[in-house]
Amino acid sequence: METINTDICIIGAGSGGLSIAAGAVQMGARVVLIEGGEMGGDCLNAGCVPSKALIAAAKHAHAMTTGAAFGITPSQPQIDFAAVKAHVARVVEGIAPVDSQERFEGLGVRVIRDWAKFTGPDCVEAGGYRIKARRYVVATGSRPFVPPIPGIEGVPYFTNETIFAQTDRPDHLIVIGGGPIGMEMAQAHQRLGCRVTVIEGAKAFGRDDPEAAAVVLSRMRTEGVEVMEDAPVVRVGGAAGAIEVEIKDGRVVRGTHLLMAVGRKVALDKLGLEAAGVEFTRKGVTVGADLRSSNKRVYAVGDAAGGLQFTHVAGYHAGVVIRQMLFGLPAKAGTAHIPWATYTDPELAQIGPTEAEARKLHGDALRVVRFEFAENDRAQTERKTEGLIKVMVLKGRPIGATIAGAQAGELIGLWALAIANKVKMSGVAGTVLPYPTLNEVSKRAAGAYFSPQLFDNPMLKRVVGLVQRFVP
Ligand SMILES: Cc1cc2nc3c(=O)[nH]c(=O)nc-3n(C[C@H](O)[C@H](O)[C@H](O)COP(=O)(O)OP(=O)(O)OC[C@H]3O[C@@H](n4cnc5c(N)ncnc54)[C@H](O)[C@@H]3O)c2cc1C
Ligand SMILES: NC(=O)c1ccc[n+]([C@@H]2O[C@H](COP(=O)([O-])OP(=O)(O)OC[C@H]3O[C@@H](n4cnc5c(N)ncnc54)[C@H](O)[C@@H]3O)[C@@H](O)[C@H]2O)c1
Repeated sequence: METINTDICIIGAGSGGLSIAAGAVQMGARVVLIEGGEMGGDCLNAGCVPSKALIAAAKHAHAMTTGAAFGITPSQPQIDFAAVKAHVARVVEGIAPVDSQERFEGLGVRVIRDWAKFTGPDCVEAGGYRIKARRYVVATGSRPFVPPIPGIEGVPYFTNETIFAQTDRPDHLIVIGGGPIGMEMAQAHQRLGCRVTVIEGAKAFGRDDPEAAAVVLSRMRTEGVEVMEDAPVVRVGGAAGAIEVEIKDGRVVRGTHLLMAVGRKVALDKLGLEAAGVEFTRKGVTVGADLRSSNKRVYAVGDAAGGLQFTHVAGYHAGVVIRQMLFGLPAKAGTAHIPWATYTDPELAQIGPTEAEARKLHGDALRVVRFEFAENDRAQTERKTEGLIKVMVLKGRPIGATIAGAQAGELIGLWALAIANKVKMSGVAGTVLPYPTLNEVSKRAAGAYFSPQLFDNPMLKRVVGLVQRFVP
């Protein structure tokens, strides 16, 4: 077996692994990148990219049915489901060259296409090679978790790995799980002409602020998505085209197709982590804030590191690891400044603690300011008035923000900048934004922080009155 000696060996060519490989090789390190599946990982092939492309198609269909308020006669869209899926595949193909083996080899990375396995604390084997590296990175991501619900083994079901290849329109899609995957897919399929029932064991959008989640839930229900909450599934039965899902309280939901969206499991099986002396749990590789494992040669990033599971987090981890591996500088990954968004319509976005979490942490020291989309002029012109922003403020600085509304995923960027750079509320309130933009909801929320001091302040009123007597 040939031995490759290298500086950095990365296992997994998804969002995290690719970012480290591109950065490290271009800064002069020797890099081996090992990928057992598709280059680009989950985000490109079965996650963010295909889901957002499907959502975009669904938005077009929805717009055709909702023009009446603008004076545009609604029309029933003719949806060619196979053509929609072809659009999704073309979008993936369009981005794929950026993540491709050819591009990375062009940058100087040695790419091995095989499933990798540690055979010792400083040795990985893949593709008939033994790779000896100064540092290793586990960037193996996660896979759909399918719990052992009685009957599941006898019933056909989709996961995020298979649903984008389905070219026939499901008549009635049952989605088990009301997290981001389930809810994004549910609304997109409803808008593309399917009947959809979501069955959620606890609360839909359970990790988000309940008031913000209610805005999105209300819209989805109005559009016709049936969302059943507090409805744990206890049994699945039936056959292709006639699926039966039984809920704990005895109700049975019948549909034609089933999507399992009940969470993820990290992809650490058969990786030989025991041989490498790398500790791990069901949640992921056990790492410190520096993303280093119990074997100091081995780092873990992205979904495999067991924290927030987002592409931008994997990219952020890449920077933290590169700083340490390439320059020997200390670096730590935090979470307080990490935003996330769910791309339903309206969108749902969060950074930092929710209102309830922040109140628990900071009690009376916390102030929460809010502003409604209905009071924003651009939201009025677009007829996108559902939603709100809430900002959690401690000693004049924002520590969290929640947005439910049109383009919430874009709007949260301002708060990500503010929180990451410790900008005060006065900095946000004093920023001049173009009118009319949705982003003015953020400025108005920041303004609301100062309104009591400015507008309900008798002392200030007296001072202004006095000054008026003397100002020429
Ligand atoms: C439907 C869906 C929608 C999503 N939408 C969003 C979104 O809109 N925004 C967002 O930020 N996040 C989204 N995510 C989450 C996002 O896709 C992940 O957080 C991200 O892909 C994690 O990147 P990663 O590098 O950790 O892992 P991955 O992208 O999963 O890459 C890991 C790679 O490692 C490979 N691998 C695994 N084991 C081995 C091994 N032993 N040897 C060699 N290779 C191996 C895998 O084949 C894979 O290619 C979504 C996820 C899903 C499922
Ligand atoms: N827009 C985005 O950024 C985006 C989109 C999709 C996914 N993701 C990432 O992928 C991760 C996984 O998403 P997900 O939606 O699969 O998982 P999730 O863990 O967020 O949600 C799964 C849901 O399934 C429910 N559930 C579990 N068992 C059940 C049962 N027996 N019956 C009924 N309901 C049950 C849970 O209560 C939970 O609400 C997300 O946390 C996120 O990190 C991100």
